[in-house]
This record gives sequence, structure tokens and C-alpha cells, in this order.
Amino acid sequence: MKADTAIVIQDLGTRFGSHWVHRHLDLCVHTGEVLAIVGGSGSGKTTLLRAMMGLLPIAEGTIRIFDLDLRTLDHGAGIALRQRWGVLFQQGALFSALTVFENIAFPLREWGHLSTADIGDLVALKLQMVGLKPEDAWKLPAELSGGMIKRVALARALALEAEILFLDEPTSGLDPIAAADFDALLRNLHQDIGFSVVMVSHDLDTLAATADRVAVLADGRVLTVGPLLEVAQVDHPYIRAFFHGERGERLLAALAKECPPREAAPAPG
Ligand SMILES: Nc1ncnc2c1ncn2[C@@H]1O[C@H](COP(=O)(O)OP(=O)(O)OP(=O)(O)O)[C@@H](O)[C@H]1O
Repeated sequence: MKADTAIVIQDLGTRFGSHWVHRHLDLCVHTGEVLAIVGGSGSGKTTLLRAMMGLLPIAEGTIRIFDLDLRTLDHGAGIALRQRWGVLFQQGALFSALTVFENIAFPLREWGHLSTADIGDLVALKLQMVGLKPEDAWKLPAELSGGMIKRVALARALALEAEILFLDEPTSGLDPIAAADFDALLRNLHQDIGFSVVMVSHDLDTLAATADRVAVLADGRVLTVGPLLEVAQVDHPYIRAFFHGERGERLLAALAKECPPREAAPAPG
């Protein structure tokens, strides 16, 4: 595995009982890139994310993260590896009975090596990083807006200096302004810190604002992967439906003005 790849997935097969979700799926995540995964409902996006986090048994093939094969990791190595990534899931983002402070402190306490004072300083730093005020630390999740909840969840995901961020529909449930704010925050943090991001998103604006490459899942595998403008040129029913509605066309035209597409991605064989 080359040093410039954070995740390498080869010939992956996953299934629930007799239902295969992925078959012969190959995908790489380059170190420091934002890779977005799109695909129709039920195409296996969340399942792929879960498989990368070691939350699902791998039926076939391999997933290597930082050159470590998920299937052969012992318990200790698995825990150490999990501390190198952060997760922001669509649902259940925060512990509802814990304050913002305690939510962000949670992974820091679990880690077990930090003093109370260090945890306080780190929580304050993470709150500032995601654009929240110090006094927000004492609020409960029920007292926060949807956008603030996502920010706290992002702060928690980044609490342990994550090298990879897994995001499942990070802007779902947000109004367009809050979603655009979150995209800008993610882009800025990504530029400053340089972590790798693997993100499932249906949101074309989020893809355009944040993704370096887009992987399209269909028929249990990666149909195509590349920069958004190249992927949008591939002739496939899902891609036509997803990228070439009225809104998609407007966005693609605006993007094409900013950075004209290189060659079209090859159609799948
Ligand atoms: N725990 C589970 N048990 C059984 N089948 C499951 C389970 N989780 C997912 N599946 C099935 O696996 C397939 C892929 O599901 P997955 O949630 O990964 O799709 P998705 O692309 O993320 O969909 P969506 O965009 O609708 O969220 C679906 O057919 C789904 O029914």
C-alpha cells in the first residue's frame, strides 16, 4: 500500500444472510482527500461505511486502513486503529442526557490518558474550531439548533485528532443555509488539518463544495470514481437521474465555469 492511500478496498463482498450488498467492489481513499460516496437508495453506501469502520463482517476481499488489514487485526490493534478516526452519523449524533461539554469530552475520557484540566482545554479548543461559543458547552442537545448539533458532533468526531473522518449524510435535516455553513466549516477544517474524509451524501451542493472525488455505487460495486464533473459525464441511469435534473445541471454549469472538466471518466466495462 502506498503512503498516499489511507484506505484500500479490494474485491470486497458484504452480505446480510443470502443478500449480497457488495460484490467485487474496489475503492481507494487517498490520504488527505474528501471522497464522497453516492448511489441510489439501498445501493449500500452506509453498509460500505460501516464495513470500513469494522462494524460489519467482511464476506470476501480485503479492507486495509493505514496498511492494516481489518480482518486480521487483534483486539488491541483494532482499538488503536479506531482512535485514528472520527465518525459523524446521521442519527443519534449526541448523547441527549449529556451537555455539549460532556459529549465532546466523551472520547477524550474514554482514551484515559488525559487530566481533567487537559480535557477542559481540549473541549474549549474543539468548540472554538467548530464555531461554537464557550457558553454553549453547558447546553443540552435539546437546547441546540440542528446546525449546532452537527457542529458538536463534528467537534466530538475530531476530539482525538482524527486522521480519517467518516460522515454519513452530514447535512441531512439542515436548511440550505445551515447546510452551506456546515460545508464551509468542513472545507476549512479539512484545509487546516488535512484529515481524509469519507462521506456519504445525497446533497449535490455538499458534493460540489467539499468533495475532491465522488464514487458512485451501483450494482454492488463502484461504477465510477473521479472528480464530480467527470463522474457526471458517465452515461448511466442513476447518474443521469442524480446529476442531470434542473438543479444538478445548474450546479454543473457553475462548476464547469470555475474549473473546466478534464477527460470524461471511462464508462464501466
Ligand atoms: N442490518 C441489516 N440487516 C439486513 N439488511 C440490511 C441491514 N442493513 C442494510 N441492509 C440492506 O443492505 C442494503 C444496503 O443498505 P444501505 O443502508 O447500506 O443502503 P444505502 O445506500 O445507504 O441506502 P439509503 O440511501 O436509503 O440510506 C439494503 O438492501 C438494505 O436493506
